[in-house]
Amino acid sequence: MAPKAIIAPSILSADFADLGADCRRTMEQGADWLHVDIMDGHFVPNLTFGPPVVAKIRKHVDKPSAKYGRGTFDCHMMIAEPKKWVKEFKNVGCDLYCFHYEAAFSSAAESPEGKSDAKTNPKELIRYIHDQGMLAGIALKPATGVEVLTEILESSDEKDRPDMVLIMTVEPGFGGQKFMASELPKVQELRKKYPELNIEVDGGLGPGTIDQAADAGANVIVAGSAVFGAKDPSEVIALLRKTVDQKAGKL
Ligand SMILES: O=C(CO)[C@H](O)[C@H](O)COP(=O)(O)O
Ligand SMILES: [Fe+2]
Repeated sequence: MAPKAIIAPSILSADFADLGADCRRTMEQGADWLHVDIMDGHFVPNLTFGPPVVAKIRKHVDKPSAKYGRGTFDCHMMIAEPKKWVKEFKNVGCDLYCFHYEAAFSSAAESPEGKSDAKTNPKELIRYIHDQGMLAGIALKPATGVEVLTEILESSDEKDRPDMVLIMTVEPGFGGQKFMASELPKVQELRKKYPELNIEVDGGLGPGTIDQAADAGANVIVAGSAVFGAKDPSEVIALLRKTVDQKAGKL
């Protein structure tokens, strides 16, 4: 059976001039995690913010007291050199470091320990993230099929296995885009093969699209514009949670 619903508002749609207050408020409104979108202007054609901002907002949200607990900072790293930033993000309070498979395979990142292989191995990167004491997530853009993850997800050593897979339901880079239902078969396939896996969906999620995502088996729901733009964000968060838990037979 799928793990319980985790609702992670994306602070991409928060008021960046009042970020601390917006993060506090969304937690009070019932969020489980904060989804923190990091964009570098290379991997995606947009820029957000880096470690100093994460350090500041961390002070507004209590650290989770358990694995996957409330207050988890779910950092979605839309960056070309994911290995390079692991330690920095750990130091500012990131709990879950979710990198893109496509970046891990194309980057010639230089790690603090020295130059990595020209092509960083996603499995090694997962182990490295775990060694720093964070949960590891791996994200797929719409063009990437889930079959690339089979070896990683079935690795015999749990240090090499991700704690979460993120299936993008928009092209990464911007909030407020239209949900791509074409990505849901990936979620279905993963849920069928890995009943316990945390499967996150990100992009265009809200009251109008949650049924499809929950039916497919997603349990970690990112929603930016649908939560921060709502008249009553608590109501939207509660609806997203109820839909996921109901479809998974948990209510
Ligand atoms: O990663 C992202 C964009 O690349 C965001 O997390 C995502 O788009 C959330 O925004 P919305 O819910 O408004 O689509
Ligand atoms: Fe995101």
